[in-house]
Amino acid sequence: MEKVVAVSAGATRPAICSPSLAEVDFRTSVKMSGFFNVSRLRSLQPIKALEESATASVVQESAAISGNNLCQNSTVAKSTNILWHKNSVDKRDRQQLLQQKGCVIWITGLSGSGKSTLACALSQALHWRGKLTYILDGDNCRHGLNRDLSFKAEDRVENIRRIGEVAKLFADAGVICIACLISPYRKDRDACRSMLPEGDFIEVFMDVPLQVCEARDPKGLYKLAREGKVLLGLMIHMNHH
Ligand SMILES: Nc1ncnc2c1ncn2[C@@H]1O[C@H](COP(=O)(O)OS(=O)(=O)O)[C@@H](OP(=O)(O)O)[C@H]1O
Ligand SMILES: Nc1ncnc2c1ncn2[C@@H]1O[C@H](COP(=O)(O)OP(=O)(O)O)[C@@H](O)[C@H]1O
Repeated sequence: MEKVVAVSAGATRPAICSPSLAEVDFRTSVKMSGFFNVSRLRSLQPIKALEESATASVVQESAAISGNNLCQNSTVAKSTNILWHKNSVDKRDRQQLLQQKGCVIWITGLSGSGKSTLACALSQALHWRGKLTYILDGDNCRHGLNRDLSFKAEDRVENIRRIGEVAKLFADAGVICIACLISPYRKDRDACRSMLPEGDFIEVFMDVPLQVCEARDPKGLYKLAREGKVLLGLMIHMNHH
C-alpha cells in the first residue's frame, strides 16, 4: 500500500478564514513589529565576524537566522569582514503577522513516487485554509538556482544543501515551505534539519516501491536508466536512506 495523501481533484474552493494581509491593521502590525522602537533599532548595528578559530558552528549561525539562538559570528573560512545584520523585525513578528508557524516540510522519495503531486495537494489544501506556502521542487530548482548541478553524487549533495538553505530562509520568513526532491542521502537531509530549530523540519518519506515508480515512469527516466543512458545507480541507489 502506497503511503500518500489522497486528495479530491474536484473540490470547490472554500473562503479563506484567517485574515488576509490587506485586512491586517497596518498600524497595529507596525507597532507589533517595533519599527518605531528606537531601542530595538540599535540592534541593526552590524556585528563583526570573528576569526575562524573563535567562531561558533554553522548550526549556531543557522539557528540565529531562525531567532532560536542569536549568535553574532560567521564561520566563513578566514573571513573577518563578513557581518551579521540583525533585524528588529524577527521571525516571531512575521509569524504573528501571517498567523502561522514557519517550517519546512521535506518530501523525499524515488523519482515517480509522487513527491510533486503530494507537495501540490498539500500546498493547495493549506492555501485554502489561509496558510502561506511555497514549494521548492527539485525539478524546478534545477531550472534556475541549481542549473549548474548534475546528478553526480557530489552535485546532488550540493543541490540538497542549497535547497535546504533556501527552505530555511522561507521558514524564517514565516512561510510553510514544502521541499520535494529525491534527496536520497540521510546525511544530507539531517544536515538540512539541523539548520532549523527542533521540530521545524518535518520529513515525509514517500514509501513507494521501486517497481511501482518504475511502472509509472512518467519521464521515461527508468527506461533510459535500464538502457544505460542515465545513471541507474544514482536514480535508485536509495534503498532509501
Ligand atoms: N540520473 C538522473 N538523470 C537525469 N535526470 C534525473 C536523474 N535523477 C533524477 N533525475 C530527474 O531530476 C529531477 C530532480 O531531481 P532532484 O533534484 O530531486 O534529485 S536529488 O535530490 O538531487 O537527488 C527528478 O525529479 P523527480 O522525477 O520529480 O524525482 C528526475 O526527474
Ligand atoms: N498516489 C498516487 N497514486 C497513483 N499515481 C500517483 C500518485 N501520486 C502521483 N501519481 C502519479 O505518479 C507520477 C509521478 O508523480 P510525481 O508527483 O511527478 O512524482 P515525483 O515528483 O516523486 O517524481 C505522476 O504521473 C502522478 O500522476
